[in-house]
Amino acid sequence: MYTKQDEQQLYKQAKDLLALTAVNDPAATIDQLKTIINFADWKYYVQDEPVLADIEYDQLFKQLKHLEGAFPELLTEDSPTQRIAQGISERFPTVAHLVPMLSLDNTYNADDLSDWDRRCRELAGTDKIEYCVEPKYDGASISLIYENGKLVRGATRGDGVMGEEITTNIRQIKSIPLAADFLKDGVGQIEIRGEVVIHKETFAAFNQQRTAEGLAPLANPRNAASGTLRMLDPEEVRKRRLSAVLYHISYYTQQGEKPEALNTHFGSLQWLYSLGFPTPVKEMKRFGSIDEVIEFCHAFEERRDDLPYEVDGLVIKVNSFDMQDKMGMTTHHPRWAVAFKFKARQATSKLRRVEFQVGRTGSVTPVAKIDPVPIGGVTVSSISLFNEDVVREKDLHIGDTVLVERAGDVIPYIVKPLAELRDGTETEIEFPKNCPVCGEALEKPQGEAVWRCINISCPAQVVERIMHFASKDAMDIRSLGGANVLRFYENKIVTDIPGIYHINWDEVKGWEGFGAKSVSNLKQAIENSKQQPLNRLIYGLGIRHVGETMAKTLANAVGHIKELYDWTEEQLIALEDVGPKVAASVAHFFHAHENRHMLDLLEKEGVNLANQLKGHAGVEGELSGKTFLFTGTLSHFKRSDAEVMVEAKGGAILGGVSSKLNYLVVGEDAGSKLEKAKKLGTVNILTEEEFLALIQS
Ligand SMILES: NC(=O)c1ccc[n+]([C@@H]2O[C@H](COP(=O)([O-])OP(=O)(O)OC[C@H]3O[C@@H](n4cnc5c(N)ncnc54)[C@H](O)[C@@H]3O)[C@@H](O)[C@H]2O)c1
Ligand SMILES: [Zn+2]
Repeated sequence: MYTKQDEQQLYKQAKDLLALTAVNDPAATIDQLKTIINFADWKYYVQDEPVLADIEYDQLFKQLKHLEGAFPELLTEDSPTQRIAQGISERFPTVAHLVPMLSLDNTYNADDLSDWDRRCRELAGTDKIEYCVEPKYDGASISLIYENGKLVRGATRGDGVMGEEITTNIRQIKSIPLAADFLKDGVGQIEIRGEVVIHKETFAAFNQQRTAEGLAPLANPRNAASGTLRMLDPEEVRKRRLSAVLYHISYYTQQGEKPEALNTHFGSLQWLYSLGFPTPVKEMKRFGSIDEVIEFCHAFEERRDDLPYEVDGLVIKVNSFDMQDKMGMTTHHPRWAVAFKFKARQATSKLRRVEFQVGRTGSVTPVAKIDPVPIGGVTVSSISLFNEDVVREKDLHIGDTVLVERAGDVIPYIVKPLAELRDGTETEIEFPKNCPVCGEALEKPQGEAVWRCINISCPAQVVERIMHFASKDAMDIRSLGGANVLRFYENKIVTDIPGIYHINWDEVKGWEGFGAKSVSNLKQAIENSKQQPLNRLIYGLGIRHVGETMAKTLANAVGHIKELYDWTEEQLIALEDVGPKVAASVAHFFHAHENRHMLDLLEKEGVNLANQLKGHAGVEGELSGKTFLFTGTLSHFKRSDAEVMVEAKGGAILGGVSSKLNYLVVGEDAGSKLEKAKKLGTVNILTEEEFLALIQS
């Protein structure tokens, strides 16, 4: 579509236009604006890779609208102001929407809203307008068609007239009913509009995983939702756990009497809700005047972070459908609705320097230090740049003015440098060839994006590893936090993990903050940690790719940690959720001589290395001798809690399906484990309810 040179050229033109103060040749400027907006739309909607900040895009769009208004003879039908978007890739078949999907007109403040209200009253020919206000969900829009009560088609917005047919992917979204009883109200065919969103938590977890794999995180939940909807593998779509909110009926056929609810926007969303659809019935509010709407908008903006998903504003709609019809639409947006946009969570600041942090696995992460800037209620001064590829791709320089975004609770992110503001004093970001802490030459394994210090005794890594071992979710040694670990390390009191268990307390005596009381608390916390369950110890060892859940899986698979010395990668892969990457990393860890030596030392110090809930050491109870395994998504309880319940009654958890397994408890979307258990024919398969009945009997 565009060559690399084209892209650079267009990007430069966009910058020039943004800086433009006077228009000498309107026809030429309009042409340029059209070309650039088409390009930005393509990057944004098709590639999911915005090249401009939203504020910049909006500014260019306004500029074009303004020029076309001043020179109506230059307005052409193919202008981006005359249609909605450019959003069709070649990945999916193209389908026509029953009714075009329009965009929304935007307002940014109370004055804009009052103006809009005045126009509404003129168009409607009355002063009595009821408004309905609901969140403006920041995701990707979709259109669904149901026929005779069944979901028959799902599509993206595309260019508004034509969308991409993505029914299979839509079916992976749990909150969208595959069938609904429209026929009871005589509705045969219906087209419903809505937004697919990704919850902030899911988004954060997803990005965490990406960065752990050395990939750059996605910029915001909106890009993530839109990108996910258009993935070719529905299984991957399912895993990303998208949600949907539906907020508009665009078309329906009706036999018999129309339900009363279908006379207003508010009523129609309640009607959809009663049929099983996720509509914003809880958030939606009705008001009789624009002043009340404005007050609500301001109050809502204050609370925007309390919602589990991103909203970038509110949408105000005229409630009566008759009135909506009377008011009509432009080619771009309906006249009976308007968006009230919240303040952007973007800011600009100066990139002062880049620091390189060495993590516990030796990964060297560049961290941008910027002039402190407030964004959405917090002051941002430090931003991870993830890896060298990210820095090079973004073409960041020291001294650059950078555009920073912080979407909701999500970690701050550098969107891009504002290259047009460079004055020539900017300098390249130099990546160190050697570890900034121990001086060892850094290495970058093939296929990886991250440079690593592979010196196993690199002080930075040792300190990070000790901190991780003592941390709350690992061995939970209170008051052995970062500052104390560093102090102990620098004074050679604790130089490795086992060292925690033979601190020379005489040397610590008299240190500031180490009074008798503190020392006795710390001693007790260290002593207590020796009895932590095996999964915490495994997590605390800081094995690459082994998070808390994986540590539980590993702990449950063995009676003693040293059993893992003999496990092959194939055996590990047979465990739930263990993939080749994790298996290789775990096998590698337990084969390494120095790690085995460390475990010997810990054992000598009296640290628990056994799975006490397993085998002969287990508790006696009604479930003694019985084995359990959980699979699929559980909705009634957390897997870890259920496992504890089983173990408390003397039962044991197995790592995989085998002839030794007595009970398989299945949640939603159980996969290969369930298949295997069915094939074996010896396993009792329980639903969550059946399991609860069994355990509570
Ligand atoms: N950075 C870039 O290069 C670039 C490029 C193109 C567009 N953009 C951004 O996208 C904006 C335009 O995008 P848009 O056309 O999707 O418009 P929009 O985001 O301004 O608003 C319209 C959309 O809001 C959504 N929406 C969410 N909740 C809704 C509700 N309750 N009722 C109705 N609609 C609801 C719908 O999907 C609708 O299509 C621009 O203003 C710009 O900020 C940026
Ligand atoms: Zn090092």
